[in-house]
Amino acid sequence: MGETEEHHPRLILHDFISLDLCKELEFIHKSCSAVGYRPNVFSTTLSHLIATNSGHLILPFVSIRERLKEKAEEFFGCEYELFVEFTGLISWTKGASIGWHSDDNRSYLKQRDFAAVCYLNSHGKDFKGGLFHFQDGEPATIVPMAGDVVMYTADSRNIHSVDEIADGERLTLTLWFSRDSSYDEDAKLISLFSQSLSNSQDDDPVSYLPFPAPSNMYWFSAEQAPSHQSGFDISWARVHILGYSFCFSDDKICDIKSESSCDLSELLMKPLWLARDNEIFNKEFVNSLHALQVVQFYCWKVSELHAINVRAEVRSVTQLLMSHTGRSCRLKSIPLGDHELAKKVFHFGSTNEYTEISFDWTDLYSAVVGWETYSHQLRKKLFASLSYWKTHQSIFPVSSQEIEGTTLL
Ligand SMILES: O=C(O)CCC(=O)C(=O)O
Ligand SMILES: [Fe+2]
Repeated sequence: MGETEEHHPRLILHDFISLDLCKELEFIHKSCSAVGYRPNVFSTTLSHLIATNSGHLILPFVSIRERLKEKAEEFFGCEYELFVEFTGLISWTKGASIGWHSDDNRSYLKQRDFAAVCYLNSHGKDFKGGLFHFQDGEPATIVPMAGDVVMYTADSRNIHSVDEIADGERLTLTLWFSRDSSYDEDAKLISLFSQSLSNSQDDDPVSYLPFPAPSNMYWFSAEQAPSHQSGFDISWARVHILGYSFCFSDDKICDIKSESSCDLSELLMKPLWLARDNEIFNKEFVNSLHALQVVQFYCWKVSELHAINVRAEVRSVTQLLMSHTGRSCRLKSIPLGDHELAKKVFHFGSTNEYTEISFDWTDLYSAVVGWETYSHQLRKKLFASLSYWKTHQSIFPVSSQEIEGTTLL
């Protein structure tokens, strides 16, 4: 071992995660995250995915979690198996930063032995600021680049900090590992699955529709106080900066007694429609998270949407829009928060790849179809994998041959 490895055990891995996986995890975060534990931070934990009926979205994490755990065991020379204590997607927007600290610096964090921070997007391209620094030893600074990973011991040999984000949204997949099996995240997740899926069946066609968590978990406020007037609902803000608005039917709006932020957020649990420039897309979404997942799927898959052959079903664009008479007159677009604040938080510079994407109603229809197929396939795979996970009390990749075998039995 060299000087740094001995005194400051740490490892940098370049291109450890494929760019395709980075994009898929970005899709999951932008369509499922809740407000995080500190100002200007958003997080998507695996238990949050299960609690919002999106547990199938943990499948894209399974192999990378396993690879990272094996790498940590090998590099840090662990004699015994490690357990994943926490897995989450964490994004930081303008103003977020963290000063010098070690990751086990609280009494309730002592079980954390090793950390793995995986960068899912890149400094300069997706955000400004946000450089990572170690207080001592080499490397002193890490410039986050999509696909790279930094691993380090969670103790005081690796005191580190992250510079304030100046613009954009910096996204990581962050894991902590523990030697203590009582902190095993897998057992907790498997038990959550058992509670939440006990009544569902994998052949139910709508079993993958998301259910929002309590609305205060999606309410962003400048001061991070849920009741504060200046703020926004993050699912509304994320579709809003991409040029969409949410429309609700008149009777639902009348049910809302006052326009206070909390009451408005209740609307997001209700059926809604997506609109752009006075045109309303003729599809009812069950709630805001459902619409948000489809919109984010569009952003993720934009270059492949033409290949989803919906042209035969869709004879004209007007068929995809609501007619200006009848029902659409009873739909109203309502802003669910402070437009300026939403722009300040989620907009990167003047342009980025998402605000630049071209828009087409037929592609949005393809995104609805593509998202349903993607969700349905993951849901089927989840049900097949769960029986293995329950037996072993561990979450691991189950091969398609094993899954095929199960269905044949
Ligand atoms: O995101 C990073 O680069 C590190 C974040 C960090 O230090 C932490 O969450 O404890
Ligand atoms: Fe840290």
